[in-house]
Amino acid sequence: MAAFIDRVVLHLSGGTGGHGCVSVHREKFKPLGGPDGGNGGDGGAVIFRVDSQVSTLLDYHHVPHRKAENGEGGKGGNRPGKHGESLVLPVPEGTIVKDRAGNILADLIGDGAEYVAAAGGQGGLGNAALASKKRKAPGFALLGIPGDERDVVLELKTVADIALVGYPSAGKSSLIAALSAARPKIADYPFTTLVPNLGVVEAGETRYTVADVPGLIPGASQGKGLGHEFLRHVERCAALVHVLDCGALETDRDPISDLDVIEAELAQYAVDSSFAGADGQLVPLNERPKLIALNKVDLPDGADMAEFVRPELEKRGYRVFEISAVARQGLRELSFAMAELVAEARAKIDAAPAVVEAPVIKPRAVNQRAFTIRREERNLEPLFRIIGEKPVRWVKQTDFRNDEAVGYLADRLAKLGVEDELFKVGAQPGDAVVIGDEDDSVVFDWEPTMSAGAELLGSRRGHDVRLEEMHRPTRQQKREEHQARKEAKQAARDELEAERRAGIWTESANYKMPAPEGDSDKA
Ligand SMILES: Nc1nc2c(ncn2[C@@H]2O[C@H](COP(=O)(O)OP(=O)(O)OP(=O)(O)O)[C@@H](O)[C@H]2O)c(=O)[nH]1
Ligand SMILES: [Mg+2]
Repeated sequence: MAAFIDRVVLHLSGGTGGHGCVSVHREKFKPLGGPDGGNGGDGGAVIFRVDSQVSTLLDYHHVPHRKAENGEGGKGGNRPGKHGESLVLPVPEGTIVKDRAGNILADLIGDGAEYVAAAGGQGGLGNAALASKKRKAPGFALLGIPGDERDVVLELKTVADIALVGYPSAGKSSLIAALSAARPKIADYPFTTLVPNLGVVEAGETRYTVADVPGLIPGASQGKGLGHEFLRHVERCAALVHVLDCGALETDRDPISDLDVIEAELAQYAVDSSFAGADGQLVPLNERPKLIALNKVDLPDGADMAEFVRPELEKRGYRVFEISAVARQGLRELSFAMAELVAEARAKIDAAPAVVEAPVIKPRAVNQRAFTIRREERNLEPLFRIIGEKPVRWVKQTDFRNDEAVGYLADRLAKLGVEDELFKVGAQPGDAVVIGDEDDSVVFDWEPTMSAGAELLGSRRGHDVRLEEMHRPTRQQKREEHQARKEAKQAARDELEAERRAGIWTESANYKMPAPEGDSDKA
């Protein structure tokens, strides 16, 4: 019994990260106060969260595109941009999240269970954060990167094949007790049942589940009685059996008017929750397959009443069964008719042959290897494709209109060992190098001096001309500069070592330092 009663395809996007800011501190008498551009805020994530107040995926049929808030850009004066709010999408218990290929990403069980379906993009660093001894006043900042774009499929399992619906005390709990091994509470006062009871019934070859739900009264669709509670449970059952009380003592009640009341509530609920269900297979409540059980025919008045109303009900197109839950009359015929109803309903809701295993939440793989290089061919020319989480992210963070930013990218790639690895796999100067797997990936004409890209770009980066001394550097200054370079290198080495220790790196080839003094700061 893994038939899905509702299915919707959603298009999700995490918020884009805010751009880092380029700014230089200004103050009277202190014209060169240093970089003070703040970092951009991270984009918000799109998160599914189980909410016991929610029972359907209807909202998602209405609005299938969902995007979390973007991060704000950084500002001057070292003010960071605000992070984008995450978008929390409430889903019913038992929602299964799949990718388009049908792989299960998460099986959401338990109130409050969460799954991050689309992560937000990282905010870009501002120029203050990018400053270092070697790059005192960066004239660039990193761009915020777009959040994950992801299509997911949400599927909602049925709670039972058939729901027993009817007025309080009509005998729904008595019936499920008579049909199955379920032993619900039975009593002669209304609203005995407060939470649904489930039972498994076997009729010949067919096995199906039945839900005994709380009683329904007029106004339930507006929330009267246990109204919405009741309808929420029915919503997740594929077919219905009306249990009509033929022994009701109230003078204003009879099986036909009871049926009218309940049908009206079901129809009203269907209207209130109508949707454009092109994608989903959710059948409105009042259109689900159903049949009628006239209960309590063991009572003399009950048998008379059943006989009296049967023709009218049949005229309306229902299959009608006279039963007694207490005296166990007519149960066999009813259970076989219910099996046929289940077969009909299962066909209607497109019984997906999905077998759902234990709850799984699959986190995405983190960066097992810094990068790999793939040799390909394009127009008979060799092309080297660099695949790796970091290089791809770094490209997205780069403002290609800014030479300094491009130089910074080249430095980062060299530091990661991309340069060395390209040599190893036989790349020649002038070969095309592509970073990333997408069609719109950036293509470089590779120059082995890429790590010293500043020369190619014609300017020394990391250098604010306003800070430049007018005279030639003294020996003392040269010594200081040399010391600063040494420190910067050591810092970079430490950073790499720390990352390697943290287990982010596995390939020993990939954390080689760039060639000594191949450094961009070398004038
Ligand atoms: N005589 C007779 N009494 C029945 C029959 N079925 C149920 N009853 C009685 O009707 C009363 C209500 O039965 P329940 O099974 O609790 O009714 P329900 O529809 O589950 O009621 P709620 O949970 O309050 O909605 C109990 O006193 C039962 O013993 C029947 O076939 N014949
Ligand atoms: Mg009951």
